[in-house]
Amino acid sequence: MLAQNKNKITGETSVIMSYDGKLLADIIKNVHRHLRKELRKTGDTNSVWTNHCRNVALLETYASSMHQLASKHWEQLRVNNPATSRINWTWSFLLYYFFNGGLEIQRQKSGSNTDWPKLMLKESKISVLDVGSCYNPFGEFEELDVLSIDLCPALESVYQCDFLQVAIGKKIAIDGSRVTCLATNHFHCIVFSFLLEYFPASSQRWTCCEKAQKLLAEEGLLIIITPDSKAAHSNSKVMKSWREALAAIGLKRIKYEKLQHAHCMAFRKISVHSEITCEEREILASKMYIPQDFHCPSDSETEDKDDIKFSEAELAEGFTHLPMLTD
Ligand SMILES: C[S@@+](CC[C@H](N)C(=O)[O-])C[C@H]1O[C@@H](n2cnc3c(N)ncnc32)[C@H](O)[C@@H]1O
Repeated sequence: MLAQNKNKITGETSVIMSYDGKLLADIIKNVHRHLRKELRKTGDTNSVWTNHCRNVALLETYASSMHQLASKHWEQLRVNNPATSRINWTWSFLLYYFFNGGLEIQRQKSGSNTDWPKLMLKESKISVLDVGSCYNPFGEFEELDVLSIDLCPALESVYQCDFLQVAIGKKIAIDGSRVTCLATNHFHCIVFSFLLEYFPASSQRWTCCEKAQKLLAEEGLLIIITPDSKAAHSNSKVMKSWREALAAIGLKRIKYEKLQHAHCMAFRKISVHSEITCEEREILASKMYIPQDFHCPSDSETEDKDDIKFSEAELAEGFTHLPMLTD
């Protein structure tokens, strides 16, 4: 499946992805590309998204490709090198924050006299909403009580739900395999792992963040993981822009770490923010940009030609050379 290739000079091991792996990665890349192209063509975010959601065959192919890529090509590498894993990073930060003093440190740091309500953990589990879960990667952790949702789940343990469209109310509502309503101020943690880059428009990324803010319990965490194989500073403007936007709705960034192939961030819900105006919303939404928003279509067409080789770590958390932050 994976061919190892050791560089004689640097000693670094790289892996040449099998034809099978390359095909799976291409399927994922092409879906993202297609969405961006459609948006450029029409400029109509809603109709592009509606058409996309109707294309069930495409969504199912994406789901199964993503699942296979993760379980066949990345899993063994995550086990070999846990430090590169976005999944492990999220899990260990949640344990630190909720069980090992992180939350108390943040309360002290906030320096205010606010009497923060104590987060009550249900049966000592952290309630997590994993948005865009695909194959339920957090389901394995016993400390987490995970509700996994996806536009098109790859596994039965993941509920079908379009996070952009789902209603928000007082109680979670589930209809068979679909989540139809999510509850405000409910979750200790919401995870967007490799989710935001899927959307072709920054307004959609912003809608997700605003929804997360409403669904989180006070002092809860929004975890955002975004792929990037470059050095931390190379996309620091993007990360700063996201930080500023989220701070404006009471989501304060308390942790940032650059893993080899991803930016990992934790935002703490510090307040129930007041409503924002339409103008403010537009400005804040534009801050949720990603570099691909500004690429012209021809950039991504040339991208494929040189993406056959992957380093082992790249495959482990594998969106390097996929068109997320790199095309
Ligand atoms: C790149 S995969 C990431 C999977 C997983 N979170 C991970 O870290 O490996 C992005 C996932 O987001 C899902 N997704 C995209 N838009 C969504 C939406 N509006 N609501 C729920 N899930 C969505 C896709 O179906 C896809 O499974």
